[in-house]
Amino acid sequence: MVVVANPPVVDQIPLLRSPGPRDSFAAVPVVDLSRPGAARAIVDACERFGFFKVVGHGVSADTMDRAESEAVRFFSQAQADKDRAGPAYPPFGYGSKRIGLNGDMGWLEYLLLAVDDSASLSDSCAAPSNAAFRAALNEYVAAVRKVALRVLEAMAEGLGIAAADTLSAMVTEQGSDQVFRVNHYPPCPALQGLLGCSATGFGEHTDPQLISVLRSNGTSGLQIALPGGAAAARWVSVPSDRDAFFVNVGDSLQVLTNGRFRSVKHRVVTNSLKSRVSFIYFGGPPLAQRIAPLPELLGEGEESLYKEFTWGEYKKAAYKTRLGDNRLAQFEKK
Ligand SMILES: C=C1C[C@]23C[C@@]1(O)CC[C@H]2[C@@]12CC[C@H](O)[C@@](C)(C(=O)O1)[C@H]2[C@@H]3C(=O)O
Ligand SMILES: O=C(O)CCC(=O)C(=O)O
Ligand SMILES: [Fe+2]
Repeated sequence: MVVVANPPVVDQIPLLRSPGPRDSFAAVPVVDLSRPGAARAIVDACERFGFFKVVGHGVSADTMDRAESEAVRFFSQAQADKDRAGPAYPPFGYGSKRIGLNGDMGWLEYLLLAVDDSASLSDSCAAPSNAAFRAALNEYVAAVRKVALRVLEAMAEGLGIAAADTLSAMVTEQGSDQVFRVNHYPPCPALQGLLGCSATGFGEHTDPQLISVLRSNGTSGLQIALPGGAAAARWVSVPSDRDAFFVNVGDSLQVLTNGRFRSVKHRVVTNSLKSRVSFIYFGGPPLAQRIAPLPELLGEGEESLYKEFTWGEYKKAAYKTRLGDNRLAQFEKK
């Protein structure tokens, strides 16, 4: 990572080298969920990158557009009005620039929201209070969650697991820990005149859950780290596509597959020109769920690479870490 010296206005937000055309990840795996062969293609992408794009998902453009325009309306309110929907911690609501509780900063504002067992925004969180926004988000969350479940079922099929719902059941069971996030990355005016510099929108990290399903408004900025083996990881920019979803493998799925799927390191880079709005659904299991390699996936004599833990234990540990920390390291068997 190239970090340039801090300028005055964005002084707590790390600057990064602006991505150029040669950094574009043109070969992002694309999976058409409506076609035979999706299961195999998903497994292949998860093994190689922990990341892929989903088309043929069946979610209507209306559902996505309504949620997006309501989100744009929410974030265009006066700061005092948005602050009334916060703070983001504890436990959920609106936040700005501060990510997590351990000092991470990014050039963004966001809503962090809990999703309940019936796939609606949890009543325990009053934000957002606007009825039209809440209804649009509820419609979107129900739709994106179905996509996540279909993807998890296809993963199980592609992995040759007998029970098709082995993975999807973990996020549909009572008490599953589902989170929804709306991120807004405004243009960063302080970057004007700083040639070749971008600001960190959301610093590099892996997602702790099983699966994350992302959709953005078509403004680029998402980057993933390509596995580099012994060499340093190479950051590549994911060409945006407002009609598609992007799926990240999370740390928990890496463990359930004993490292066969890799949880993808990713980040968001912002510029001085265009706002990015993104929606991310994070599918996590109930707190008591044991996270350990699925027996069907262990070869003869193969042992788990990880110590035993529950999702609750992992989440508690994860929330004590900085964004860029290797959260799984403390659970790896030496
Ligand atoms: C710095 C942090 C933010 C985060 C909690 C953490 O301590 C480490 C994991 C971070 C992350 C990344 C994926 C999701 O955006 C998120 C909601 C999650 O579950 O883990 C965030 C957490 C957050 O923003 O609170
Ligand atoms: O906003 C984005 O596009 C991605 C953000 C992200 O990775 C996250 O919220 O975990
Ligand atoms: Fe993420």
